[in-house]
Amino acid sequence: MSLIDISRRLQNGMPVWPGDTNFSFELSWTKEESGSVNVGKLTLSTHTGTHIDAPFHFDENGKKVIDLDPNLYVGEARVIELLDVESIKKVDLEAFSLNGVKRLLIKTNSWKNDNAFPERIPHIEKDVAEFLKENGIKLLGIDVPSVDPLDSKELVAHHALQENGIHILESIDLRSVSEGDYELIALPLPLTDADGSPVRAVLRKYV
Ligand SMILES: Nc1ccccc1C(=O)C[C@H](N)C(=O)O
Ligand SMILES: [Zn+2]
Ligand SMILES: [Zn+2]
Repeated sequence: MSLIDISRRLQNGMPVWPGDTNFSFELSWTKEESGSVNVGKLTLSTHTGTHIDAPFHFDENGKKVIDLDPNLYVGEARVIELLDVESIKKVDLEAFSLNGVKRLLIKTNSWKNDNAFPERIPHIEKDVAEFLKENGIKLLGIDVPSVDPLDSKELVAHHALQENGIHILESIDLRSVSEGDYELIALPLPLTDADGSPVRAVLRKYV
C-alpha cells in the first residue's frame, strides 16, 4: 500500500509559532561556487511544521529527543474525527472505541489555511490524559500546533499528557485522511539535546 503524507511542507515563508525562528533553506554553496555540488543550510525551530515534543520542551528535567523510544513513533494508529470542535474532552473521546489503540490521531480540520498560523485552535482538556492512559495510548497526534491553547503558559495538557506517559505529535495534516486504522511512521531526528524535532509523518492504510 502506498504512503499517505501527513506532514506539512517545510519551505521559506511557511507559518511558524508567533515570535519563533522563521524557517529558512538556502544554499551556502552553489554548484557554480563550489565547482561540484549545491549544499544547503537550514535554520529552523525544533517546533517547525509537523513535529514531536520531547518532555524537555516544558520540563527542565524531562527527556530530550535522543532519549525517546523510536517505537513510539512507528506502528498502529487510529485516526478519529472531531471536526471543528472548541476543545477535546474526555466525553468526546468516550464516543469512540479505543480498545487496543496505542497511537491516537485526532482530526479536527480546524487549521484550514496553509499560509497562516491559526489564530485559535481546539485544545486538549485536562481530563483527556488520564482517559488515554487508561486505554493504553502512548502517543497522541493532533492536526494543530499545540495540545494547549496558543496563549497558555501553564501548558496543562502538555504536563498532564507527560504525567500519564503520553507522547505528543503536533501539526499533522489529516485533511486527506478518513477515520480508521493505519500504520504510522513519524520518526524524530537523532537530536541529542533538543526539546523537539520535525518529523516526516506518513500513514499506510491496512488492507
Ligand atoms: N515554538 C514555540 C515558541 C515559543 C513558545 C511556544 C512554542 C511552542 O511551540 C509551544 C507549543 N505549545 C508546542 O508545544 O509546540
Ligand atoms: Zn511542539
Ligand atoms: Zn507541544
